[in-house]
Amino acid sequence: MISFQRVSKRYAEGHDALREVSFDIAKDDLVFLTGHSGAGKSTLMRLIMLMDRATRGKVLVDGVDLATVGKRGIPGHRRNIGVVFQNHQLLFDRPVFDNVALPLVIGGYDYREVGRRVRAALDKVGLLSKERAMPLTLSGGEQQRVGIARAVVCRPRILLADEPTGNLDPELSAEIMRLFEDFNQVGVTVLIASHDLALISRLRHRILTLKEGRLVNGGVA
Ligand SMILES: Nc1ncnc2c1ncn2[C@@H]1O[C@H](COP(=O)(O)OP(=O)(O)OP(=O)(O)O)[C@@H](O)[C@H]1O
Repeated sequence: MISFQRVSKRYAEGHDALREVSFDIAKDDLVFLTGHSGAGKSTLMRLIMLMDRATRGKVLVDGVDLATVGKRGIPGHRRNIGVVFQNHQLLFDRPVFDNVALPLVIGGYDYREVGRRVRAALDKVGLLSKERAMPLTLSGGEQQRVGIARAVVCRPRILLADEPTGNLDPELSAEIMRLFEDFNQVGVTVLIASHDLALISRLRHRILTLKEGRLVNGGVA
């Protein structure tokens, strides 16, 4: 589903954020991405989302070489990818429902379909009773689940999460990871960047480790 073939990324001022990175993630995989701060985790995810382009090498998503996707193809590409951030990036002046509905409203869905899909997504993350709540009245773990509901509301085939448990205690972090496992069970490809080695090594999924832009573990030999 996601394939990196000797991918390098050099930023304009000459810093090599990724060096010759190669790996394959299959459709039914849940994979963790780890490494020190600045190792290149966010850069790798940005390339998958086409927020940035590789300097060398090939990135393929669902068989499509992203170098062949032009500017106009980017929104269509991103519709297949749900993204979860550490700091949720919620709209704090809007209730939970509106936050989750946002991608559908932007996508031009009619209001009945929006309602149906938002409730289905909130149900999956266990927040159906909170649709009218304001984000600030929710706990950190609940806010993160709103972020996950928003990421899955368009039914993406790929879910990317950048430090999704960064602000949460161990118990809530484990709960959030279980949610990602649930989505993976129903066929969503999941890639999670995390510093939390203690947590991710317990979960027995493949771990890709970056060190100074190089993949040092979990990739292709
Ligand atoms: N837009 C940019 N322009 C120039 N350099 C960048 C840019 N984005 C990231 N970098 C650099 O590339 C390297 C990799 O950054 P990246 O954010 O991918 O690391 P990371 O592993 O996600 O780190 P963290 O865990 O701290 O988020 C860092 O040295 C960073 O300073």
